[in-house]
Amino acid sequence: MKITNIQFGLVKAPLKTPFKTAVRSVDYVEDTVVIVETDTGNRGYGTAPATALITGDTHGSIQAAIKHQIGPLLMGLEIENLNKCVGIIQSSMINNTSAKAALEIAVYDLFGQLYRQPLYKLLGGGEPALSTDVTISVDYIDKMVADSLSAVEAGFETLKIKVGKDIGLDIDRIKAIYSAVEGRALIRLDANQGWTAKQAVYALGQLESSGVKLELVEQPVKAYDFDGMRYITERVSTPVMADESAFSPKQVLELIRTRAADIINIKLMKTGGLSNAIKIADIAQIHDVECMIGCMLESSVGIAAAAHLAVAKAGVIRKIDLDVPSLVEFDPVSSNVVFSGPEIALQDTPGLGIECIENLQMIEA
Ligand SMILES: C[C@H](N)C(=O)N[C@H](CCC(=O)O)C(=O)O
Ligand SMILES: [Mg+2]
Repeated sequence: MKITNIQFGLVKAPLKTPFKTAVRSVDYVEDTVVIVETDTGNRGYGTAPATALITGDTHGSIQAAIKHQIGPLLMGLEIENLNKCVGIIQSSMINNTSAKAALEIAVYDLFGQLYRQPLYKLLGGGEPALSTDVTISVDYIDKMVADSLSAVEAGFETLKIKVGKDIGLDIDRIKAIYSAVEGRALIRLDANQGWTAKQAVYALGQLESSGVKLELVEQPVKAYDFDGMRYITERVSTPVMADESAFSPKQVLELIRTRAADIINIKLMKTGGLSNAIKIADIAQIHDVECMIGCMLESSVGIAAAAHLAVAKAGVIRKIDLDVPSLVEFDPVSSNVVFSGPEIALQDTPGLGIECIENLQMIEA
C-alpha cells in the first residue's frame, strides 16, 4: 500500500454552548481534514484544529506545511514501513505539530487498514472502553454551578473546571462548584496558564485549607515557566499537571527530571501525532508518572486516534479528557469510536474505522 496523493478538506461543528478558557472563547470546532490516498484505493484520515494560541498553528500553516513541505516527502512511501513514514513526518521540519499530527493519524489509520485491525490492537491492545470527564467553561459563578450540576445529571463523574481569569473569583467559583457537586463528581482544574506561581500557591492553599478536595490542577502558569511549575508542585498537596509545558518527549523528560509536574497531559496536536505520544507515555511510565490523554477543541477523527492510544497505554494513561463529542451540537464524524456522554467504546473495524465525515468541504489542491 503506497501513498499516492494527499487531499484537504474542512469540517465544522457548532458547539452547544461557547467554550471559554483563560485564553480564548470559541463557538464551533473547525478542523483541517487530511486524506492520505494510496495505490490500493484505501484512504487514511487525519484532522487538525487551528489552535494558534497553544500550538502556533493556523489552518493556513497546517495546510501549507503538508502541501509544500511534508506531503511531497511522503509520496511513494509504503504504509507497511510505518517507522519510515513517521520518521519522515517528524524530521521534515521543526514545530508544526498539528500538521504532523494530522498526517500521522492518517498514516496510522492506513496501517490499521493494511493489517485489518483496529489501531488500539496494533498499539498493543487493551480494554476497548474509556470514561471521559467533561469541561465546564469559565463563566459567572451561577452559570458554572448550573453547568456542573447538568453535567453530573448527564452522568459525568469528573468535571474539568476552567479557571485562570481572575484569582479571587476563581477561588469563589471552585468553592461554589465543589459544594454543589461534593461526593457526586471529582473536580480537576485547568488554569490554561492564567495564574502566576505565587497566585497558584495562594489559591490552592486557600482551597486546600477550606476542605476543597481537587483531583489535580492543570497548567497553572505560562507554558515556558518550568521554574514556576516546580515552585507550585513543591508547595501544594494538589497534584500539578503539565499541559502547555509538555509538547515533546524532551520537555516531558525535563519536567519529570526537575519534578516540575506530577502528571503529564498528552495531546496528539502537541506531540505531532502518535509516535511521540507513545514515547511520552513510555517515558512517564518508566518514571512512575501518570498521564492524561487530552484533546484540543477538535474533531472526532483526532479524538478517535487519541482514544485508541489511551486504550493501548492504559497502564500509564489513567485520566481521560476526550470530551469534545459531548460539547458539539452534532458530531459529523462516524468512526469505530462511539461517544455517548462520558462513555467511549471502541469497535474492532480496521484503523480508525472512519465511515463518514458529514458536511466535509473539500479544498482545491
Ligand atoms: C477540550 C478539552 N477538554 C480541553 O479543555 N482542552 C484544552 C484546550 C482546548 C482548546 O483551547 O482548544 C486544554 O486542556 O487546555
Ligand atoms: Mg489544559
